[in-house]
Amino acid sequence: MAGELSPIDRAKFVAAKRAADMVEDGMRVGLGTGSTAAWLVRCLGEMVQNDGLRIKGVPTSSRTAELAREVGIEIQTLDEAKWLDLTIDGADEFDRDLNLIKGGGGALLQEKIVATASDRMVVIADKAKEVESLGAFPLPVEVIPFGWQTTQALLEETLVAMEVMGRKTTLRMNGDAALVTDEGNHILDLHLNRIGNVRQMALVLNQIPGVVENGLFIDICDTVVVGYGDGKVEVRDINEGTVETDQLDFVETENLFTDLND
Ligand SMILES: O=C(CO)[C@H](O)[C@H](O)COP(=O)(O)O
Repeated sequence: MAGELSPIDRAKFVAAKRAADMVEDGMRVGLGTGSTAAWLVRCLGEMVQNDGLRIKGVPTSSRTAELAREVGIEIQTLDEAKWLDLTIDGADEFDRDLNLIKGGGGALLQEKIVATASDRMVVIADKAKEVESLGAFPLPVEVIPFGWQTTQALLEETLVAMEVMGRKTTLRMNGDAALVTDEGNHILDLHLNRIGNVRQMALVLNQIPGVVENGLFIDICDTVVVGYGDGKVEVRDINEGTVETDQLDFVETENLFTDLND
């Protein structure tokens, strides 16, 4: 079975596995969206089933809610939980200040609300997501469907005024139709190449009528667990830098991965 696990899957999995160990009995946990977060949900499900872990999970998308139910995690809405101990989620890019681009999976709005309502946000990511400067990954912006083309034109004008390198924006599609998020909105992807002043960009984008939220997570993430293809994990903390480097047992990890994958 060992040959079936690609380095990128192993990197995502070991990051998720290490972050799952940060979850304590009785916690209210925000559950992220995406392929890395799906591994986290499976790991937590295994801990609930086999180790008696009791948690309440607040999913950040309908996809995650479905998976959480499937693996036996008790779920709550954010309004039921009100405040969370911890949110664990993936990211599309992270920089040295642990600022992020998120929304590649189309769930940025709920992800940002849930992460902001948590004592701590932990991001799980493979090493390839680490960048010097945010922006090579297209920045997702969630917009309401009403007048979305006008919102797109305003966004493009704003990018010209801000003198960013890339100014192309594209409507995210789902097959032949515009993608519709869990909140009934569309997503415009901004192909910026490099963002520069990420704080300013995050604030300015949200001033445009029709924009609901953007995928820049600034000063929200506390910790990133970085997974490597050889099973190594690094835990980086916003205040203390790299606080841990560990090598997850290869065979044990591989076995658990294939068990969870069944
Ligand atoms: O922001 C997200 C979803 O909206 C995801 O966390 C992000 O796209 C990373 O996904 P993956 O773990 O599949 O690489």
